[in-house]
Amino acid sequence: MNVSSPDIPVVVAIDGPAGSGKSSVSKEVARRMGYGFLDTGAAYRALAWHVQASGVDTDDAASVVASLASFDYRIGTDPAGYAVHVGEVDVTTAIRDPEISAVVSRVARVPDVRTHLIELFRSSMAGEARPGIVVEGRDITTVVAPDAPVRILLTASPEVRAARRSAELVGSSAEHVGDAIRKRDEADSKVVEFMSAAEGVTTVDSTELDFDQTVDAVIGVIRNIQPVTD
Ligand SMILES: Nc1ncnc2c1ncn2[C@@H]1O[C@H](COP(=O)(O)OP(=O)(O)OP(=O)(O)O)[C@@H](O)[C@H]1O
Ligand SMILES: Nc1ccn([C@@H]2O[C@H](COP(=O)(O)O)[C@@H](O)[C@H]2O)c(=O)n1
Repeated sequence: MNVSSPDIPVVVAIDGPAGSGKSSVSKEVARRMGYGFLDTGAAYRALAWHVQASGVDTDDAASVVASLASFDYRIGTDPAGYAVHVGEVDVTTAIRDPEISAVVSRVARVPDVRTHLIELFRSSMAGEARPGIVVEGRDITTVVAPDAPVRILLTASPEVRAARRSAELVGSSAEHVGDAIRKRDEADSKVVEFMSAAEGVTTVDSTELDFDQTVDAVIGVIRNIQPVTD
């Protein structure tokens, strides 16, 4: 049993820069703990996809905001059944395309977009039926869920992040990927702070850790703050 109220899911908030392992580590932590998993970056990516698919310029903030009216976004919180839909289209793979990564910061910097999506995130968190939910992004520890009992900044060195990401992408050098990651972090940092831990946020640096060690480190932080009592 968890020490917090059984009716309110425990929120584990995880932020970090691009490629720091937020999605993969959070999903595995959620799976092992029997918690839900919410990837908030997927919403910004799906909106960027929707904006482009609608023929709207991602730099045109007013048109991006207008396109929220037709943004029929769905994502579940089952870590074993991760899928992202816009209307009837399964965009799970399409939103990971480097072309979307290159433009997503343009829609994410629009204040009305953030307000709209943060409402969606909070409603998903409140509706979670499992005993907890791992929510990952850039502003979860500071804006979306600043009162979460567990708040973690997941980091790794820029070189390690670039190497891990380029290993996933066929035909992309670590140098090219590193450059794209750096540009995205630079753009995103103008809107939200995620390069250093806010007060009360625990840093987990995975630079010297493999995937399982990182998952264990995150679960260790959760257990330390939310001890299992039976
Ligand atoms: N500690 C680790 N050791 C080795 N590989 C890792 C580790 N953590 C994550 N990875 C790998 O690094 C890659 C990037 O991880 P992931 O996509 O989860 O990062 P992210 O922070 O969600 O990225 P983005 O912000 O770009 O969406 C994946 O291939 C993942 O399996
Ligand atoms: N809480 C968040 C999460 C994401 N973003 C923006 O979305 C982009 C994609 O996020 P990934 O986690 O999938 O890399 C990210 O580059 C940000 O522009 C955000 O603003 N806030």
